[in-house]
Amino acid sequence: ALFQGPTEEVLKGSYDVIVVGGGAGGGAMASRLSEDPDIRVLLIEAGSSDITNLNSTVPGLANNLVMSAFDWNFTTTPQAGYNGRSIDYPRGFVLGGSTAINQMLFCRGTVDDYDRWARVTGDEGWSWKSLAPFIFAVDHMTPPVDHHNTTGEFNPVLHKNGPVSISVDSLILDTNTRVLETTQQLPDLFPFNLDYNSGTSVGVAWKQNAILNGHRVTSATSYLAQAMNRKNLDVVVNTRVTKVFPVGTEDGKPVFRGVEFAQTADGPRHTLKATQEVILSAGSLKTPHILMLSGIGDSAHLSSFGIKTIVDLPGVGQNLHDHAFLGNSWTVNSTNTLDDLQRNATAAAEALALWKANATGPLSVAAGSSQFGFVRIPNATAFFQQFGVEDPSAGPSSGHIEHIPTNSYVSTTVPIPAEGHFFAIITAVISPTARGNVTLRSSDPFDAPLINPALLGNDVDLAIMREGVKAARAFVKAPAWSGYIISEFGEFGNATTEDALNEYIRNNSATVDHPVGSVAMGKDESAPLTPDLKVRGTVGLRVVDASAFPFIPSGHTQGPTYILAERAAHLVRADLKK
Ligand SMILES: Cc1cc2nc3c(=O)[nH]c(=O)nc-3n(C[C@H](O)[C@H](O)[C@H](O)COP(=O)(O)OP(=O)(O)OC[C@H]3O[C@@H](n4cnc5c(N)ncnc54)[C@H](O)[C@@H]3O)c2cc1C
Repeated sequence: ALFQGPTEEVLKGSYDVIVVGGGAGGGAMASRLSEDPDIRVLLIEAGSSDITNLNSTVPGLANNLVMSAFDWNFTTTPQAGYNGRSIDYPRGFVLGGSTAINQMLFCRGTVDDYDRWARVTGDEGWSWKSLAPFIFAVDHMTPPVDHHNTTGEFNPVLHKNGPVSISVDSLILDTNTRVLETTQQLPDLFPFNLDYNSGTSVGVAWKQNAILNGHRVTSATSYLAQAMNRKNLDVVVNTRVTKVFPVGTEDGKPVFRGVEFAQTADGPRHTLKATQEVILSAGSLKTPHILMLSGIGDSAHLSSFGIKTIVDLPGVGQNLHDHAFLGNSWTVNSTNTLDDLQRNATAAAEALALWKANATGPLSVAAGSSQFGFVRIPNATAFFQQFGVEDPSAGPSSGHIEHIPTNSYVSTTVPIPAEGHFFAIITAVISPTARGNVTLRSSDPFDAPLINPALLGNDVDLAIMREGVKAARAFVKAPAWSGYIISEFGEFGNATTEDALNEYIRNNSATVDHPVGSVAMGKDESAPLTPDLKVRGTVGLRVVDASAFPFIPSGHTQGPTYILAERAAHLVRADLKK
């Protein structure tokens, strides 16, 4: 059942597993674990259960969710790679977590991404081949809302019967044809890829989005919706876990089956004990935060905040990394762009009316792009040797750079001009090498942690972004764009020397919102998690969310989080049977 707060019924309940956080990882875990009627599951979510609000339901209104009541409203520390700018760092604060505020793009990651996880964990179970049943358990393909013939837009064999409905876009963007022509005109750098979810993502492909009939799909509307009526699942919202605590010891290790939670900073603190496991799925920023507040982390750091160390685990909060994002805009010789949706109230109202009538039109798709692609830097080995590092991509099936061609102006730093029409290519560093961290700001669980994702935190990552911008410039040099593209807009147009390009990048980059890795699994004792996602040095405590990734996948991160949770549920269920 769903509870709006920690009622008597919840507090008197008996639960085998308590899952903390109802986002991608937690929603999938609670759903898969409760498939077994013998496992009683409690899911505790800090945000609300308002999963049908308009901004979260209409794909094209996603931007309204950032810095809203559905966002934790975090900001980063000043980013050296961004000339000292701090940036907004959105995270979903609602059932569904960040899947309820994200841009819905559905990527699985590649063969090389998962094979690298298998190598660093020493667990073959994380390889692409071994994960296949879990990879295929997540999504199923549905028709786009315009019901056009989708032959040639994805490979149907690769999509089975998972709970997350996905679809390719309705055909509303006239730039789609030019993007496809570019793949024929410049096939070496930008080959067409029928289905980037095949395990090889390099090339330009039609996007697959977590969208069903023009409505956003989240972990709450997919995984949790199918589980909500089960008698063995309780979900409590508006309730924040403040720490986990030991209830005893086993083999000399603390047994972390206790969970403390509260609704407000000065409201009552309640506790519950799971009979079997506590699973932290609070995401890459809050999971390490909860661990540190609970005395699990670097002892010197914890003691400087007066927190008693229970498990000295210096890796907690380290290894935070993310994909840097940059919108590069050109003026175009067309008025048929989505720019007016952003700046003209009448155009926005018409689009919303169309969506309300039958969930079609420009708001039925996410962010003005139906295709995207991954690019490898040519001669990568030699390129990275210049910086004294190995090729940081996971392997040949993964890119270094992501491109998202967009039929409108894109910038996170300069507002859209009142006049003019635009085309943009978002460039992203998909194989970052810099690593940051999440640390305590105070010992108050209602205070945000300090968040340093180290975006463009070294010369290698800056160089990858430079190559991304150069490749974007090469993209629009294809004959397909002649007569359409007019000129590079704003500071982009002045970035003609390497120095100017660096400054343009540092002044205007942001995040693709993919923080991962802050409580990573690994075979080395220094990794905070074991390969089966248990917090080292503890009993009864696991992490199942994007913080467990040892390396960021070379694509967007909700799919990999669902995949991780699918295998995690399998591991937990196997352990509970023992
Ligand atoms: C703006 C934005 C755009 C994005 N775009 C895409 C995209 O297009 N495609 C894609 O694949 N990925 C995208 N992502 C990333 C993707 O959504 C995340 O990688 C994914 O949701 C991570 O899952 P998670 O379970 O680790 O964390 P989350 O989904 O963030 O879930 C964590 C949950 O834990 C809850 N929680 C936190 N602390 C506590 C506490 N103390 N007590 C109780 N509950 C707590 C949170 O409220 C939240 O519900 C985007 C993310 C954002 C924010």
